[in-house]
Amino acid sequence: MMASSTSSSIEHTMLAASEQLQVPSSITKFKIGLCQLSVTSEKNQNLACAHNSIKAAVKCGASLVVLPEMWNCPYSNDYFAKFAEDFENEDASPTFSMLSEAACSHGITIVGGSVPESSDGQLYNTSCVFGPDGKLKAKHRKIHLFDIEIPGDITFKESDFFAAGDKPTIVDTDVGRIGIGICHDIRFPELAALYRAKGARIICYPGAFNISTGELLWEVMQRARAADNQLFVASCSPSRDSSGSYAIWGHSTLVGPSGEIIATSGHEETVVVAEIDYSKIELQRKGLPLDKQKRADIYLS
Ligand SMILES: O=C(O)CCC(=O)C(=O)O
Repeated sequence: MMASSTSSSIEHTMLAASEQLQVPSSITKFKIGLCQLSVTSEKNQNLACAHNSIKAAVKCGASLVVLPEMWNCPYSNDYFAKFAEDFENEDASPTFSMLSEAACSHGITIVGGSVPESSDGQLYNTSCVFGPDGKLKAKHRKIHLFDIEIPGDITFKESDFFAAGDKPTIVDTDVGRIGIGICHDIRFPELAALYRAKGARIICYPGAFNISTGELLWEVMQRARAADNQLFVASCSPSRDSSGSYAIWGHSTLVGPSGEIIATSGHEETVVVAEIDYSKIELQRKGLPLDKQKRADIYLS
């Protein structure tokens, strides 16, 4: 299984050079807002809180806003099915309507974190991306579900509730080409390499790492994905709720193309706003041309 997914991502990576030349890069600098939201068991309250937080990010100048993984619903099996919405039926989806309306009224791009989606009798952990006209631009279903069993530490089986997505998601937006991954998707460097090969300048990872693996790895993996691929990585998490069954790490972060942390947070509810300057990508890639230095002949054949 692993071998075949690795070899297909290598094929994609080999396409890189020609595809990157076609990437439009009209915008060079803008602000991103990461809304680290407090999530409750009241969906309407979560929607209102997200909307307020988007407004706060816009007030600070953000033209791209990212929400957390599972922001309209507690991260618990008791809620996923009850809170799930069918995005094909937009009018019956309050989450879809709020995000679309917020994107349109503020004229921004929104990477709408993730929420439970119901479709054809299955549940997915899904992120929707909206453009400044309020239209849905892309939908990413979490590809790598978080199944973990470390005795005495953490046991969680996301595949008991959700079906996995089967496609990478790269979307052209007003603020450039974005690759989307959800939380555990960040552990798979092949996905990030594929996004770079296809010309992404930012990878957005809505996530809800737990305190157990989060403290050890959340920052490390964001910095690694950014440095390996010489692009921006933006993550957004819910804030920690000490009374909830799943203790969330938080720490929504923006990392730049040399692996540097540009902005980050603690675990409390907050909005992180920071500048993305795409010229840093060109500078880094020119000074350290990893794509040219890569010895594909040795390890990719
Ligand atoms: O990969 C990890 O350690 C955490 C992933 C996770 O929390 C998730 O995918 O929801």
